[in-house]
Amino acid sequence: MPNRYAYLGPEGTFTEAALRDLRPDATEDDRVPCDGVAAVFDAVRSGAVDGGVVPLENSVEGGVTTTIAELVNGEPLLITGETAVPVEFALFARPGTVLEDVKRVATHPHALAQCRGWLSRRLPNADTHTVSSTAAAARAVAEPGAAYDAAICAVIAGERYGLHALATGIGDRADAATRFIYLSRGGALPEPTGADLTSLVAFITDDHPGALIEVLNQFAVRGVNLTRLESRPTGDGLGNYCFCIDAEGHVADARVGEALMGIRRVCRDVRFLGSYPRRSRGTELDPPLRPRTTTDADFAEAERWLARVRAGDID
Ligand SMILES: O=C(O)C(=O)Cc1ccccc1
Repeated sequence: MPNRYAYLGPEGTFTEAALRDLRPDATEDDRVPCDGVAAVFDAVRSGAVDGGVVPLENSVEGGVTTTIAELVNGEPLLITGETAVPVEFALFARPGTVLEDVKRVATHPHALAQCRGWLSRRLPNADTHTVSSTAAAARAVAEPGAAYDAAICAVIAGERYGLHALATGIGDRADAATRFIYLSRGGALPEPTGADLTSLVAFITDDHPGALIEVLNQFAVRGVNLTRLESRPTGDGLGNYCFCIDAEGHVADARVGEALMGIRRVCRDVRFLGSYPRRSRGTELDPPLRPRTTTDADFAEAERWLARVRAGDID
């Protein structure tokens, strides 16, 4: 049976573009649109699909709350891939609608946040409504008796639902990009490629001075670069946070594995989210900035040295 992949639907979302990028051989039948981010996680967990794609963070808006909440608190899944997609927003309406007619605009919360400047200049009196995705907004606008006059979505979504463009390139930042992750059930990790990322959630032990520094130090002293650090409430009352961390490297790399062991010792709990090939930014195989003393060979040599010291070998 062919593999099937869930994604934040319906057809025409940026998430679908990310899935096409991550699984270029998948056919339309292999792609399973879901109604929300939580539904993608559930489809992967239940085994209804082999994997799923959800948005994780945007270069302008930051983290996607529902995705992070599922990763932190939901039944565990592994991240086994990632990619980044440029996001360009357009305003689409039913044929015959002109800009002056637009009173109600629907879109995804992240798209709304990234088009606020354009909306306040060109549609200052329009009401805005958030829905589960940009393509869901386009589909809703196309429905008979639609509750909305226009959708902010990708050009491909507007065209897919038979709408026409009132404006294109309406995002406040032309270079906006969103990072998407590929989710799998537990099992084998992807092989190290030399240009990988490792994601985890650190739950600190009690609230005490330096608690976060203790975590960050585990990476710093082993020469592991971090690419994302985000604090999230644990849900257990005000003031309790966990830290979502992306680090360069694979858990199979000595320096990353040792950093994770260090974190395991200084934290109340650690949730390992995965090690996977890095595709969202530079994928150079031998990062030039990695200090020479943190290669796997350096760690192995240090381990041999410690064994000799422990054995009383002082030569
Ligand atoms: O709604 C979509 O099309 C998505 O894939 C989520 C999203 C929304 C806005 C920016 C990037 C991703």
